[in-house]
Amino acid sequence: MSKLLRKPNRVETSPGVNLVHEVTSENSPLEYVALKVVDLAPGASYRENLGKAECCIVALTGKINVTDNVETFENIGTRESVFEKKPTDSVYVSNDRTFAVEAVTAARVILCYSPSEKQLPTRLIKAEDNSIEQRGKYNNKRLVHNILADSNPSANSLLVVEVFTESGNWSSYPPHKHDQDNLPHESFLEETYYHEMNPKQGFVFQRVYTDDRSLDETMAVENGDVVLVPAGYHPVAVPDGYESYYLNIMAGPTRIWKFHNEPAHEWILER
Ligand SMILES: O=C[C@H](O)[C@@H](O)[C@H](O)CC(=O)O
Repeated sequence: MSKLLRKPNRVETSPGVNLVHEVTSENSPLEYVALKVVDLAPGASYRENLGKAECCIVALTGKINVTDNVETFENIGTRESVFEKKPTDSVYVSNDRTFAVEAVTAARVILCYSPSEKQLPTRLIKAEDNSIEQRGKYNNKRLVHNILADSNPSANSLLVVEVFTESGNWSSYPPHKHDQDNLPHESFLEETYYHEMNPKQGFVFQRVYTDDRSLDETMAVENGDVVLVPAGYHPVAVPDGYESYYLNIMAGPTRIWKFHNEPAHEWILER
């Protein structure tokens, strides 16, 4: 199995708190992006003290209360399934702060981390503040919810976006990359994909590859899997009959999303 593909590994870390994924610089090739996917039973709480990292707490499903012991946001979250395709609520917590997430209902959250030195205010990122895009045409149409885009100054290095791709379509396509710290032409952003499928037994194909093919991994990605993108192009293909969801976390030395399309496939955009 590719080293870039992470299967869910559910571990109960405290009563009602199950850690499903944990990606860190210690267990991955990533230095900027880290994540946790956590399932919370009603009434269960997850607490964390942040060092020099910022965190975007995304209420993937269910309702949660979030506090940093100064601000408290109650009953956040908008959906029971990501495939309701409506934006959800998130909370941004900056470096050197403590936060707690308490489940009001059964909930799944993704904790998105990246480096942060300059402490910023804790913020609720309301569902209605997500900017929504219908991106692509022909068979590369997808729906994009920008949760924490580079145009939102709330964070120091973190970018968070979720993408819905219908049956028979491609996304992150034509293939693009952002693995060179070469602005204004391209930014260097590591990336992770947290995937869900509808129906759940589905899979997508995702390829992660570099121009010189020193990295070239093609994976069958299933419901709940995480894919790491340390570098390279990273297109996703969705089989007929299934819907794909993924949430992307990106971070690097500069908080700008400036990608570079693979020249061989850029003609796709000219149709
Ligand atoms: O670089 C960003 C990620 O690859 C996705 O968010 C991608 O841009 C989504 C898409 O355009 O299909």
